[in-house]
Amino acid sequence: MRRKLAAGNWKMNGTGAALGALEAIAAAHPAPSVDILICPPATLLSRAAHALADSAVDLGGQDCHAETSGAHTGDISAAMLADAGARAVILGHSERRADHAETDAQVCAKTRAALEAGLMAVVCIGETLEQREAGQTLDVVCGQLAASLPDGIDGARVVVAYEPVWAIGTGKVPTLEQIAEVHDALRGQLLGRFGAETGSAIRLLYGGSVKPGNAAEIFAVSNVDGALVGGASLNAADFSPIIRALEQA
Ligand SMILES: O=C[C@H](O)COP(=O)(O)O
Repeated sequence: MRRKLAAGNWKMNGTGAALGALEAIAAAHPAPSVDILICPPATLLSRAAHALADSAVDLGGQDCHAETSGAHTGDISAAMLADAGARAVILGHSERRADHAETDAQVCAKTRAALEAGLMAVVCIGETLEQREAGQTLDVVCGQLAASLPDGIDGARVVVAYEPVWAIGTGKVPTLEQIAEVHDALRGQLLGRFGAETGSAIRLLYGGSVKPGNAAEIFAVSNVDGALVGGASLNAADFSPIIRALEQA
């Protein structure tokens, strides 16, 4: 049985003053029945880990380098994230694929590095609006999934986040049928490639304009094991109701 996961991606938001929001989220959920993961900027990880040491909230990074160390100015290795207190890392987010031209092969290498460092990998995939309108959604996301995940993975430490690019930060959300179509296809592909045990252990998150007002209906969709939340994860007033909706799903 997959444990549900409410994950927050703070993107490039938050300085030390934002630690209060993290503490408020943790305080509101002392014993959650779902997993809670928040991925603040890397600059906050150590302080956040200290502040949330006794809480049920796990911390994650938003990217890592595929190498363990070396001459890669500005980059952060998976082991460094773990050392700073991260338990997970988001990889292949569409903003990194767009802003840094990250390819599926690079995401795959990063995923391998994250798993080797003991982190949980949250691997993001999703189609653009043009691809959806051209009827290419399943081809695109299944292709990204195939090329972004390495072989031989531990399904319990891999999460896949389906995030339609056109739904991120826009207030637009696919229909529940569209979400179900993609998630069912992803589950089928995971089962086919990795077998029943691993393929059914990998959690599938939906991401893209998840808010308190739409979370419950999204969490009722087949093969949706939680959400990767951007803007609404930045404060307890928005993220707590989403966590509670997931607990009740
Ligand atoms: O990683 C999170 C997603 O990009 C969703 O962001 P959003 O909830 O602000 O639309």
